[in-house]
Amino acid sequence: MSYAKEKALALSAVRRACGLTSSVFNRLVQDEKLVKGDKSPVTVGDFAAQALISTMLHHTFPSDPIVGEEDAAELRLDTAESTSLRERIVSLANEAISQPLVDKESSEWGIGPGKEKTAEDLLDAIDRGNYEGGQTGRMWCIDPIDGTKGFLRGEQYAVCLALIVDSIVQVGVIGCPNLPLDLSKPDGGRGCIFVAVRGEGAYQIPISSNSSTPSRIQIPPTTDSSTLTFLESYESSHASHSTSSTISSLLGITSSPIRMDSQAKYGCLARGDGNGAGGVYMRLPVSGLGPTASYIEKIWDHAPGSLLVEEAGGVVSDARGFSLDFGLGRTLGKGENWGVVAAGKDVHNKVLEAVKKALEGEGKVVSKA
Ligand SMILES: Nc1ncnc2c1ncn2[C@@H]1O[C@H](COP(=O)(O)O)[C@@H](O)[C@H]1OP(=O)(O)O
Ligand SMILES: [Mg+2]
Ligand SMILES: [Mg+2]
Ligand SMILES: [Mg+2]
Repeated sequence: MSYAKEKALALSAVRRACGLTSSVFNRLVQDEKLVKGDKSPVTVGDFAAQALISTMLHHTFPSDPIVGEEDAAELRLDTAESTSLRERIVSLANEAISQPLVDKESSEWGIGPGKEKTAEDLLDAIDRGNYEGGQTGRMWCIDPIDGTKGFLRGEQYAVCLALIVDSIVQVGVIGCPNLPLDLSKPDGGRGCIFVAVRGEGAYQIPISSNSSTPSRIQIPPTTDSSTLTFLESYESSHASHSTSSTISSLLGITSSPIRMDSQAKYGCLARGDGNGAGGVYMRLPVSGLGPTASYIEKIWDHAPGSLLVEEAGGVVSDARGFSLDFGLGRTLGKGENWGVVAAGKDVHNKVLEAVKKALEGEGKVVSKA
């Protein structure tokens, strides 16, 4: 089935949300307007971006449930702090909603001049992200700012949106406002949107140009795992850098890993970044594995990225080789998911063998049932 309308709407929502988060950064972080004890700008950006995306989704597909990272409980409190936070969020979301329509956008999506919403409408939009998820039916998945730490550092973060149907990701869009269009030219143009629809390939579009033709992206076909470059979290508290380093050595890799925040890493893998030979996405828990893992992965952190990589010729699995299951609820499961390993289809098995060896070396037994 075609998801043309879903794709167009998702692209517009993510592009508008990227404009919103960039403006939050410029006004609140770069200008150093933060005062001690102020609510972090990322909170303002998270809530406002989820309000915007959820408003557009609900207007266009009113019966689709939404799994969103944020909820508005904190914004509904009757305190001076909540009131001020709420007012900033309402103003930011309405600014983004009421921007004039550009090419390919439709007034039927509830956006454009004069379409501002009330505070109550916007809080309800945020709370519509409370769906519990599950195996059947359609659902949207929003991570309004993925990689909050990168956002605050002025480095990589991503606005992420996916449509899941019967546990399978069908549409994925990732907006990366700070990502160079070409990673080997860090001083060149910045700001990429990645988009994939199942069966239709993976594409990159410059964020700055709504009308430019999307470029098809693909993982370079290689079977030589020693030429790959690791793509892993910037934060050593989010994913084990030491296990990654062991795996990298086992594969004979000599290049340094690329460390960056957010699902921008999936975009880099999909477009073949890393010394021309492509990359490997590695995300293994800092401690424990499976049922004893230190962190349970959320579906909004992997849904669009996994589809993007698959559509670019890659395979995404956990450390055992199992596919990620997006039908277990809001998370990938406690015990069901053993980290994430993604690579081109010609090297993924070889990478998994090294993962298994490294984890066994750490006393963690990994076998595919
Ligand atoms: N302790 C943790 N372990 C793993 N991931 C985490 C942890 N805490 C937050 N995250 C999430 O990890 C993701 C960032 O990915 P990466 O580590 O690859 O940059 C984000 O979704 C972030 O949430 P958030 O969306 O709130 O930023
Ligand atoms: Mg996230
Ligand atoms: Mg987030
Ligand atoms: Mg968060």
